[in-house]
Amino acid sequence: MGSNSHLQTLSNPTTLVIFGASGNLAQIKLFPALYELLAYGHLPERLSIVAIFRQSSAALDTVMSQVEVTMLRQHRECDPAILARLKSLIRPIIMDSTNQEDYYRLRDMLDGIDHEFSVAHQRIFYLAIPPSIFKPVIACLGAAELNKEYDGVARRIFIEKPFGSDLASARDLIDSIKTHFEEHQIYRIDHYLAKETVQNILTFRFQNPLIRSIWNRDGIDYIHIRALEKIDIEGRSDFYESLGALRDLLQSHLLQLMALIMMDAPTAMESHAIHEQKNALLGAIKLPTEPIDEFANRGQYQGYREEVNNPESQVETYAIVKLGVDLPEWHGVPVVLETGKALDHKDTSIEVVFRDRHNIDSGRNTLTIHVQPDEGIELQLTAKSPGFGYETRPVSMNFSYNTAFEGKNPEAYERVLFDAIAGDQTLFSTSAEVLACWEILEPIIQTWRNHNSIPESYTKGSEGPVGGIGIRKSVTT
Ligand SMILES: NC(=O)C1=CN([C@@H]2O[C@H](COP(=O)(O)OP(=O)(O)OC[C@H]3O[C@@H](n4cnc5c(N)ncnc54)[C@H](OP(=O)(O)O)[C@@H]3O)[C@@H](O)[C@H]2O)C=CC1
Ligand SMILES: O=C1O[C@H](COP(=O)(O)O)[C@@H](O)[C@H](O)[C@H]1O
Repeated sequence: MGSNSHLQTLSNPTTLVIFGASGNLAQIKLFPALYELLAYGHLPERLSIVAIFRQSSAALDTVMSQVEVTMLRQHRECDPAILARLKSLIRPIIMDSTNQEDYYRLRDMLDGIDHEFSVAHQRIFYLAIPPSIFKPVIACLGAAELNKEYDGVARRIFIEKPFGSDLASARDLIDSIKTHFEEHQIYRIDHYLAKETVQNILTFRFQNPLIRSIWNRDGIDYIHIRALEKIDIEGRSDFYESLGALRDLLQSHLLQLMALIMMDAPTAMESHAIHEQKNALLGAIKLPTEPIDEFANRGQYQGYREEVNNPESQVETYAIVKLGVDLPEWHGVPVVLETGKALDHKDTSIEVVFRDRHNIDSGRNTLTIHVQPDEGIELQLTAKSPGFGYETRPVSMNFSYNTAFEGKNPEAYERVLFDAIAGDQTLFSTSAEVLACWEILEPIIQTWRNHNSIPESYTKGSEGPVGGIGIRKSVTT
């Protein structure tokens, strides 16, 4: 994690190949991120973006107008001149990503770009496509020798989550990628790791002596990590029907946050050392020994079945799991992971509730890392209310990114793409981490699958199913 690396301009001539350029991710995250990187001068001078479409090349115009709409909706500036510059870097190609023959056309196009600039470009293959076609796409890239690195010019493959849909399929995917790409070429994306507030977790924990001294079972009572969304599945029916909330978000993003919050200090703030400690922590996460219903719950918002046109759907749009860590420093500290769609508010945060070791029962001290929105860290303390009496009440001490730092925080996907070009694997998941995450949740996945468990229904815009609220409350008492 190089200091101020985000201020650099990358110089490697690069061709970024986006599979799934017409998809939701490309429109709402990737192209807006490229726009920002371009606007702030962080892209290499020699950059080409190859956008792969299944259908008409007119799709590029549609995507560009969608990017504009998305950015304006997010209250971000969208300068038509920069958008036009971005568009000028994009070369659309229509191909069937599962048809081998089409990859020879793609290869010719990429070679053509190298000839045009008289320099071999590093190539980044970004799979913004449904997980069901990861394997055939990777195999086709391999068969067309688009994986081969010559003269130290990089070939990298970027794979979106979810990486598999259970332990067996994740193993299978890892094995099939390994037959075509080497570990240094593989980047498994977990965009939560690239969020500024998440990157700060290790600094916050290990470079503040006060925090470091209380960050263990003696100081901490319980931890609640949540990614609550107001949005519903936004038309992503096929995608969501094949996964559900546990696999979409909890298996990846939330377990990664848990690892960062509880892992031991790395020997150095560099990729290998950080991954080593994260992996050790993930390996120590254990499910409680109680029946699964007592520590895991799932729900489905009302109207979901109509939306996905499947009256029988048992896919969850909400999931909550209580876990523990089998390490002496964390013994007895429950951790609740919770995520859901169509809830009453958006809140991605990590709440750390401190132990009242002296049983003075004067109110809780809670530290909340606000991942989004309103990025920052808040400490809840007890204070005396001003006046002649001795009443007390909870107050907050706040650190807000908006006021503490000048300039804008790079969005997660800006960081992902920046690191893609720079070739920095720190903020990506390793295969061991991915497998450890699936292994933790496998008993829940099996039970929900084998027992045909029906998700509890909840109203859109509510705080989730009653069973979930019960699990949340079980750690607070
Ligand atoms: N959307 C999001 O917020 C996030 C998504 N992701 C991940 O990104 C990936 C893509 O998600 P998302 O963009 O939402 O999905 P979409 O369904 O919106 O888009 C998928 C893209 O893949 C193309 N595609 C679909 N099926 C095929 C096929 N059989 N052969 C070739 N191309 C195909 C689509 O083309 P066409 O338009 O022609 O159908 C489209 O361009 C997933 O792995 C998802 O988990 C990760 C984080 C956030
Ligand atoms: O990975 C995913 O993340 C988004 C939420 O991302 P955020 O950065 O806005 O928190 C989620 O909506 C989507 O279902 C999931 O695939």
